[in-house]
Amino acid sequence: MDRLILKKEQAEELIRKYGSPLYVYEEEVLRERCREVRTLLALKTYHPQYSAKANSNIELLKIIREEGLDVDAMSPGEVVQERAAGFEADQIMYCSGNMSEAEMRYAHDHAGILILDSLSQADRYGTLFLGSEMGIRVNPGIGAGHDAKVITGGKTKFGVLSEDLKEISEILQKHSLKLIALHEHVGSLFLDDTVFLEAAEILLKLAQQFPDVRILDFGGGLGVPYNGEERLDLNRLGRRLTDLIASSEQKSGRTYEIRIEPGRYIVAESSMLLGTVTDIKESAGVKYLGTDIGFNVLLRPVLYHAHHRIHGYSDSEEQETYTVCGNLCESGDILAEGEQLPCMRIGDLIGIENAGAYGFSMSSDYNGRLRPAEVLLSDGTDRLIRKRESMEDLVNQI
Ligand SMILES: Cc1ncc(COP(=O)(O)O)c(C=O)c1O
Ligand SMILES: N[C@@H](CCCC[NH3+])C(=O)O
Repeated sequence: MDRLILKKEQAEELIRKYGSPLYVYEEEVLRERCREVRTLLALKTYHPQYSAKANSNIELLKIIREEGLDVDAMSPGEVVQERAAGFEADQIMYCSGNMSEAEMRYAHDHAGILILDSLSQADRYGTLFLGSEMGIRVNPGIGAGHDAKVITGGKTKFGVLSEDLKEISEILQKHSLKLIALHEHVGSLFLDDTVFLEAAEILLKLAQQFPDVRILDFGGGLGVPYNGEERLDLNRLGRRLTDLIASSEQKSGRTYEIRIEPGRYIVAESSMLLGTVTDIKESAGVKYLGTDIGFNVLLRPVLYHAHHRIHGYSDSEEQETYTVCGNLCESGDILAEGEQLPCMRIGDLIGIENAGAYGFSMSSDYNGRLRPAEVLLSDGTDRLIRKRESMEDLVNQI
């Protein structure tokens, strides 16, 4: 199964049972994506990890762990979720930015290797943990991604540019730190691997300047098609990356533990988000399909103008063009404009494809709208993997 597509009867049954809106995940798709990433490189030293920022539901994390992937973490909160899913500290690579001293201490005590995002962080880390091993996030100067907001290489707040990395030697010496890992991440969602591979080459070259480096992490960003684009060619990516690594290792006589950290690729396609049509109206020539999916439930369309395919679960044979919107107090609360759907009635359901990555994980209770529930489908059975937020949750402030 390429991605989860629910049939009308299935969607209606799930909404009857669990309420609306609802994130629904399919275990088979999730496991399949994990296996693809697990076998991307045929190197003994290959060590893929899942980037839990895409979705940190603990039941999904357990499946990902069973499939043999490690994880990265971006905050103490993610470490707690990952530990709850059974990951050991040394299976968690901690990679964040703008860390406070307290956060560094937390990561040092509860996670595996820590990737520092600036020279100043490396200096403070050295003061706290003299003689430790650590990694640095390199900004390769080039980036890729589906929107400027998620391109992280180049002129962005992330990492240390190669030319500035020279200064690290003094910091390493001052605190007897051992730089064992170089990390990079060009950005999120590429379907063409050119920039990712160019950046990998940059990191492989850079590593030669640092004799203690034994881990190279090329980051995530592996994309999935949202609107019928051609799939990322994983076999080609695997082959080309393997060639780059082999040629660098041959030249330098050094071997590295190789890591990547995809998030979206693993979870996006395993999920559909279901919602309900709550109103329909025409205003100034526009037909608005009002739903209970505000941007507190799915933020990506509003934040990045991202388009997710929408299914209208209707019995009508007729088509209509809608602006599909949510129930929040902002004019920008729009899921899609000019969307061709079968004629919908109030109470009909809609289903949004590829909702598994950066869907629930970016949700909120803005306007007092509750975060949705999450359900997992496994071998034809369904089970709740996160209960819907409640009114009690909204008022329990202290
Ligand atoms: C440092 C880092 N690693 C990994 C990821 C995962 O990216 P993606 O979900 O596109 O694979 C991100 C998010 O863009 C990130 O910031
Ligand atoms: N949240 C982004 C991608 C990840 C950004 C994290 N570096 C999206 O939905 O596309």
